[in-house]
Amino acid sequence: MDTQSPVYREEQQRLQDTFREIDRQRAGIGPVYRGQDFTEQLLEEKREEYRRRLDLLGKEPYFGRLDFKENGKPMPLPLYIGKRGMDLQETGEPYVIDWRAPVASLFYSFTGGEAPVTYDAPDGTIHGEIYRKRNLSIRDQKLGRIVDSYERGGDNIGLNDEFLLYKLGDKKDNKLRDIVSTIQAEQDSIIRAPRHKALIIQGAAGSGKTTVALHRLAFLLYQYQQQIRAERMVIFAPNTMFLDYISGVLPELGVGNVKQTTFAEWALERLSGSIKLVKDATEGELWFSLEGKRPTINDETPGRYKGSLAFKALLDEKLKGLETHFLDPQPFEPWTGRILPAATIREWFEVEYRHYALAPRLERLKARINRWLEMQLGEIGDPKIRKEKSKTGKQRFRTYTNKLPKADALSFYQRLFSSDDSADIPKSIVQSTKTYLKKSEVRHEDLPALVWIHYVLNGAENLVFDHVVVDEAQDVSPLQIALLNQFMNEPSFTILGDLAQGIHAYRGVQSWEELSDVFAEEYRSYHALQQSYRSTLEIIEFANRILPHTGTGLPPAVPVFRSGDPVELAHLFDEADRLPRIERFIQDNRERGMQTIAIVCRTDDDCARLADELRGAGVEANLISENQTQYRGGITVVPVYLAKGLEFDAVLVADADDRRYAAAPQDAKLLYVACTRALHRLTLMYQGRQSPLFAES
Ligand SMILES: Nc1ncnc2c1ncn2[C@@H]1O[C@H](COP(=O)(O)OP(=O)(O)OP(=O)(O)O)[C@@H](O)[C@H]1O
Repeated sequence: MDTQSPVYREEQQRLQDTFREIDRQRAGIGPVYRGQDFTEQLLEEKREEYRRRLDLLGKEPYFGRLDFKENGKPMPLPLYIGKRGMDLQETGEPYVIDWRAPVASLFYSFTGGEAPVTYDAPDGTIHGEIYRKRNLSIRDQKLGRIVDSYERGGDNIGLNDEFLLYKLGDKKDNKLRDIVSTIQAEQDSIIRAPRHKALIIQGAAGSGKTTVALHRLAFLLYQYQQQIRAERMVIFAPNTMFLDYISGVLPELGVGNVKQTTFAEWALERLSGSIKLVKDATEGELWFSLEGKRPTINDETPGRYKGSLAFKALLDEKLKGLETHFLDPQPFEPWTGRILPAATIREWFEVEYRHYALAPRLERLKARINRWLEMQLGEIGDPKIRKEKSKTGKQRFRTYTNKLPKADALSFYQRLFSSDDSADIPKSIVQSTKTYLKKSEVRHEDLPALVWIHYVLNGAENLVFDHVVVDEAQDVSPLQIALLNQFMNEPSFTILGDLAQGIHAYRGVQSWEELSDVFAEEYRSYHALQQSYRSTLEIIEFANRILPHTGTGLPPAVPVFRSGDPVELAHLFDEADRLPRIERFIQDNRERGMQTIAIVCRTDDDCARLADELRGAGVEANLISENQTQYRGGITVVPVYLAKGLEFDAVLVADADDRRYAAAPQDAKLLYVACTRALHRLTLMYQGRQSPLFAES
């Protein structure tokens, strides 16, 4: 924009005034307090938070302006909207409005036209009209682009698009970013949805699911300041590398202390270190390898069965039975002639301690028997005899308590798979599970059940979530969600996923309906996000060709009108051309300014080989493997199943042939994930016959 134009000059002036106000307020806070006075220390914490808010404002005070005329007021007022709010020090009037404030919702929900608009304020509904919607970009404290997407009475073609496209055209580094300046209306309605619901969101690849969930957390913390605490919110994501990738968004939004974890990590914390989790060596081989026939997924697939609500019902039934027949006590005889009758032991256990869950009840019982023993010893006057009886009594106490049934999750689970109880479980699952449980090993697929059992045996922990986000939820089982729901007073969930990317369908859900029995109807709401923001029009249209092969019946993703290069198909006739072709792809994209470039292979082995070859040719690439905790950006070689959730400026799908991506739903999901990782450029390379999954119909 012309820096001499009146609009630019007006905004420049406003920006300078804002910086002056920020400086004034910062100066008013005074120096950091380093003394010992407790009250001053508490006040200093508040001041520090204020300083941090001003620092954030100082970087980019606002990104939008909305001229809004409230009914009954003489003229429209410009509202400047930023990541954090600020009132004028002198008058207390709002000077920058927090994007989460009720009035700011107009900025996002407004889709043009002169019709009256409303928003819900704490004191009731406010009515008015919008006169202008303006996006402003401020970088390094300088005013950049100014885009008016709406002006009352103007011709207003393509509301929002220009600024959004400008943002989407950016190259990406190794971290996901906030989108406060360009949140779209459909995303905004999810972000601002009331808290006591389980929102289940089916969103196309690149529709902003992860981003929206993170913004929703920031919104909930703002909106329900008195009821929700960041430390009681948790995000579940598929792996630590993904957590690292998203770790920048919440701090950018001024949110700290939200727990970010994987389900396995959280489950192991609950089971307090008593469990030996072994990686299922066959999982990768079975589900992602190329050898043999692709396995089919059904209700007897171990992960599907063990994550089902049917399995939960079986566990509940057995756990209930366990309680009724748990203890058949023998009398306790610490030494000959002194007997604690079985009836008393039963009475303690079944009547006195009945309010406790089984495990603490058992502990209480043991302590009670021990106290009884101490009392008996106390009645013996002769110290020599007392010592003697004490020795025998304690010995017999240990033997007695060791014989009591165990009330820990693993023992229960082992019994379930080894006794007649297992008759209700599919035979093939009993066989395989029994074998490793005998060695006291467990697999990922057993964790939800084990935590569930632990929960029932031990009673609720003093741990309650205020809100739970489950990302990539298509790979999460109904039992997992039901379990997390136990840690809440009322359901408050954001559950997001894409069935078309369900590459772990052997342990996840195949339809969102599977979650219907977890939440009562009034507590769940279903949302679909179809617009995809990540990739160019060409890439989305190409990926949409793969979609029908996933067998999910999902509608095609809708692109934003951002056109780029055509998707390239590179047919190689000679293996010797492969490496030079990949090197050329990297070189070419670097020259075009792409910052993150990924070569996506089908398997771990394919990746390892390629990374070696590239190294041999002098190209250093980051090879991503399963235990990776960080995503570094730059040039990456990544197996497709680990690329899920990430994005790259340019993607090369190596070996897109008919063997690696055959005509099977699992393969289609993998290829769909691979292609939808690309923002700006996508190439598929193959030797022999190309995969049938992207043939034009
Ligand atoms: N309203 C928006 N404005 C600007 N960028 C957006 C918007 N919504 C999403 N994006 C961008 O689109 C990309 C995809 O977002 P995100 O990773 O959150 O999507 P997703 O639905 O979780 O994707 P996937 O399922 O493919 O992993 C990100 O680069 C994000 O910044």
